[in-house]
Amino acid sequence: MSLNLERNSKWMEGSGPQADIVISSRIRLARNLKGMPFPNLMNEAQEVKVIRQVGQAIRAPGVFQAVGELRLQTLRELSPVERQILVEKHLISPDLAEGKGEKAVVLRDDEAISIMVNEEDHLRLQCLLPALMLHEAWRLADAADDALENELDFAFDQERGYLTACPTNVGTGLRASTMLHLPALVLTKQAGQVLTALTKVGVAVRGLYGEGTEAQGNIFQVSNQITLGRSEEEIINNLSAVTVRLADQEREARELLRKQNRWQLEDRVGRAYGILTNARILSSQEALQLLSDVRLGVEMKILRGLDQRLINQLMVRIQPAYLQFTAGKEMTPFERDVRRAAMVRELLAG
Ligand SMILES: Nc1ncnc2c1ncn2[C@@H]1O[C@H](COP(=O)(O)OP(=O)(O)OP(=O)(O)O)[C@@H](O)[C@H]1O
Repeated sequence: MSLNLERNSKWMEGSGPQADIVISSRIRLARNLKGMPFPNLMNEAQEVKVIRQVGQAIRAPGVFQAVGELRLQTLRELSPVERQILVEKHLISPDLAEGKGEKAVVLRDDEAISIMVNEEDHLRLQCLLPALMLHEAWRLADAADDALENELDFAFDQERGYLTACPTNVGTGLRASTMLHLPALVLTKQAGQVLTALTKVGVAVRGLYGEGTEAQGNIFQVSNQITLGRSEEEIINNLSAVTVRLADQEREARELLRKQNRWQLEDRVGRAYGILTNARILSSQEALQLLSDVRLGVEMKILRGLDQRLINQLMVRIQPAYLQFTAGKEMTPFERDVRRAAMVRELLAG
């Protein structure tokens, strides 16, 4: 398969419901093959067998009819930088990229569907769309899942539902998640309280790259904790409602800032834009924070002539692996900081 790592993923489009706050929506289904140990207990031959079976299944005509062409790429054939780009584009988890053993990823051309093979479960089927489109992502995931289930024998128990490596995923095996930009809640110091309250009602709050990662650039991922005892529709409706409520709270905080701290707000946005368009050295941490301020300016119509699509693209392009890949060589952190600044200047000017 020829991977086009520089392609923009579907989720980066920056348009759709609640796109002023919700960056992307993800549905993932955990599935395992019957009669095969879970990935943490598999030997190499079994890992290869799972990859081969998935590779065959995605070529079935029924799968093509349901969701279009899917292609499989083994991670062994990718360099560490190429794997890392898949993480930076949110197509695979850091665990899959760094994990030992035989692993693979299946991608659709627009990268709205990706399947991690031999991560925590044999298959982690993910659909990633822009803005708040959990229902659309679910329809796509469901179609892919049904078509694959015609080709593969998934481990399923009448009472418990889909069987998964970690008991927290048993049942539907479904995690619905949204990635939100919440700078005003952070600036007004409400984020901690608002997000902690969510964890008490079964919503997990995670950082930019999922489990175990930190929120950077005021971006948070929220997802359902519970997968058992509720239907897929219930889980998705609940997470959609939580996301809309969070987006409303963020909008209220933005309006408060506009009313009470208008000049400070406009100054912050203007300074961020000024630095991004003039800096000669930029760390990824600083770039993400400044991009958050610029994004806020765009979303609040303080800055005109820029759009969220470009900011989403920049968020990926400033990452270390992506920078090195486009430079065609390995770089020291300082070289990356210089290249990052040049790339940001060029894209914002364009
Ligand atoms: N709404 C989203 N938009 C973009 N990327 C997302 C979104 N939700 C999750 N991701 C990405 O998916 C990957 C996995 O995330 P995470 O670890 O939270 O989920 P998971 O693997 O389904 O969870 P778990 O292993 O706990 O069951 C990460 O790279 C993360 O950035």
